Amino acid sequence: MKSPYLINKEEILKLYQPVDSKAHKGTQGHAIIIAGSYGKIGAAVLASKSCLKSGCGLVTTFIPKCGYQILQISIPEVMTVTDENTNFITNVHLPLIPQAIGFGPGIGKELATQKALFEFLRVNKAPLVLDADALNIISENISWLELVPEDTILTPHPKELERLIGKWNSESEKFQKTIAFSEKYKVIVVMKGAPTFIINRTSVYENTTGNAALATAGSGDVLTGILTSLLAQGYEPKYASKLGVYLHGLTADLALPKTGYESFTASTIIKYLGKAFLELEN
Ligand SMILES: NC(=O)C1=CN([C@@H]2O[C@H](COP(=O)(O)OP(=O)(O)OC[C@H]3O[C@@H](n4cnc5c(N)ncnc54)[C@H](O)[C@@H]3O)[C@@H](O)[C@H]2O)[C@@H](O)CC1
Ligand SMILES: Nc1ncnc2c1ncn2[C@@H]1O[C@H](COP(=O)(O)OP(=O)(O)O)[C@@H](O)[C@H]1O
Ligand SMILES: [Mg+2]
Repeated sequence: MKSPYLINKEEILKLYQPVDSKAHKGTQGHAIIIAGSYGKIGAAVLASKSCLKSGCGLVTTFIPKCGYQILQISIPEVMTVTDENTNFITNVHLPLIPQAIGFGPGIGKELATQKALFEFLRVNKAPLVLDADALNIISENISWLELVPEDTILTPHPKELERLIGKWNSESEKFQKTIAFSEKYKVIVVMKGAPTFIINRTSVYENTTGNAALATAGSGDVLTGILTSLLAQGYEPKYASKLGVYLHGLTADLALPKTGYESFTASTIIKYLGKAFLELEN
C-alpha cells in the first residue's frame, strides 16, 4: 500500500467553498436524513441537527411515527416526514428529490426496515451516505451495493467494517480488503477510528484531526449528518468525505481544552461546528 495522503488544513483549504453572499436556503441544498427507531430517535436528532449546522439550506428527516414530536420540538428548523409505522421504518416515501440523503443511524434491523432499505436503494439516484444499521443490513445482503450511486459514502466503525468485508489478520490486510471493496463497489469508505482513514479506490487518506473525546455515543451519527450536508451543498463525495471528517475531528480538538475528554458528548461536536468552520476562514 502507498503511504496515506494526510488530510490537513492545507489540503482542506484547497477544497473548502465559503458561502456566497447571494446564497439563500434554496441554493444551499436540501438534505434528507432517514434515521431512528423506538429508543433511538436520538440518532435521528443528532444526524439532523449536525446536517443543519453544517450549512445545508433545508433538512427533512424521515422517521417512524414515534419520533415526530421529539424531532419537531428538539429541532424546529428541520421538517419531518413519518413512516406509517410507529416504531421503525417500513416504507420510505419522500416528498421531494433532495440533493443528498443520509440513511442508517439508529434504524435497527427489523425485516420491514430491511425491505424498506432495499426498495429505497432500487429507486434512489441522489448522492448517498450509508451508516450504522444501513451498513449492517447491507453486510447481510452485499449485492445491494450494486444498486447504490457511484461514490456513495460508507461510514463504518471497525465492527461495521468487519461485517462488510470480513475479518482481517493484520492492519495491512484490513487496508487491502477495504481498497478491493471500494474498487469493486465504486464506493468511498470512511474507515472510522483513531485516526479515521478514507479509502477511495486505491487512494488512502489519513485524517489529522480528532481525539479520544469522540469516543462517545452518537459521534458517528453526527458525522453522517455533516457528510450528508456537505454532499447536499454540492461538494463532490471525494471532497465532502475529507472536509466532513476533518471538521468533525476539529470540533473535538477545539473543545478539548474547555470540556476535557470526559464531559465531551456528541452534542458538543454540534456545538463546536461553528468554530471549526471559522478555522477555515483564516
Ligand atoms: N442516541 C442514540 O439514538 C444512539 C443511537 N446509536 C445507534 O445505535 C445503533 C447501534 O450502533 P453501535 O455502533 O452501538 O452497535 P454495533 O453493534 O454496530 O457496534 C458496537 C460494537 O462495535 C465495537 N466498536 C465500535 N467502535 C469500535 C472501535 N472504534 N474499535 C473497535 N470496536 C469498536 C464495539 O466494541 C461493539 O462491539 C446504530 O444504529 C447507531 O446509529 C448509537 O449511535 C448511539 C447513540
Ligand atoms: N479515540 C478516538 N480518536 C479519534 N476519533 C474517535 C475516537 N473514538 C471514536 N472516534 C470517532 O468517533 C466516531 C464514532 O462513530 P460510531 O462508532 O459510529 O459512533 P455512534 O454509532 O455511537 O454514533 C467516529 O467518527 C470515530 O472516528
Ligand atoms: Mg455509528
